[in-house]
Amino acid sequence: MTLLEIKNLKKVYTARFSNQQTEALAAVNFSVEEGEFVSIMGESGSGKTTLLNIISTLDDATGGEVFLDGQPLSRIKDREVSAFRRNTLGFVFQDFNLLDNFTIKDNILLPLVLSKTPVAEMEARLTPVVRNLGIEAHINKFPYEVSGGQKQRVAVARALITQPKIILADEPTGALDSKASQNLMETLRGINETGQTILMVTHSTRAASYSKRVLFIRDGAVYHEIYRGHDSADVFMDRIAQSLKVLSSRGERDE
Ligand SMILES: Nc1ncnc2c1ncn2[C@@H]1O[C@H](COP(=O)(O)OP(=O)(O)OP(=O)(O)O)[C@@H](O)[C@H]1O
Repeated sequence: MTLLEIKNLKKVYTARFSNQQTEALAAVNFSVEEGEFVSIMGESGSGKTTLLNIISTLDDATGGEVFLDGQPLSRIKDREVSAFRRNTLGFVFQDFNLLDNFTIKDNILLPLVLSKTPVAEMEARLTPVVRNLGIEAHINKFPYEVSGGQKQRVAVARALITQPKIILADEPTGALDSKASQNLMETLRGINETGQTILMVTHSTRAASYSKRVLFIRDGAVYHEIYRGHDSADVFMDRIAQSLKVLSSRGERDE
């Protein structure tokens, strides 16, 4: 079943003072099926963050539409948008976005507190999530008392706790060393294997190789896509690197 559908999405930024226009998204079209793990790659300035911001309802499109579960996001009323974002989407950012003055437990539970979830329900949801992510022993610590890799697991726990329809991850391994990145990507793959849909923007070929499909964006449009299929991680990584080479050489596709 199609979970996310992006139709002819267009975004033009107009500079505040000069009125100069930048076309960040020309016409983006793709869809994500329930249970997929999709990566988006592309050169700097190709429109990846813009795309993620519009899917996240943090920014408005200039044209086109994003449908989540068949519902057009542009029709969500302003007063309902925060609750929609909190209850339906899970976010993982490069720089973790944890609150330093909150314990790890309180960081993870924050979306549920904002949704006024009963305490017993919060506790019931917390236990399996922190156990699966291997951060059970740290929940009473503060973010500055744990490693970068553990912080990102906390961020993943916070994203999962609302049981979102989709997890949107923007460069989740960007601030991690290679060992922590690998651990995180194995975790995300495990989460995806339980049925969780994930859409991730990344510059890392290795990180992208954990997903099942990679979309390549160029000049504000989807230029190419490849599926992992039955490839090993190494073979898929080679194919991703090859596609990126073609993308940056501005040459013709070889598949
Ligand atoms: N608020 C803004 N106002 C004007 N132009 C913008 C704004 N945000 C982004 N742009 C422009 O839109 C284009 C796409 O930017 P975007 O940040 O989406 O790219 P990206 O693929 O995420 O890049 P990176 O990989 O460097 O993060 C770029 O030309 C950028 O300069």
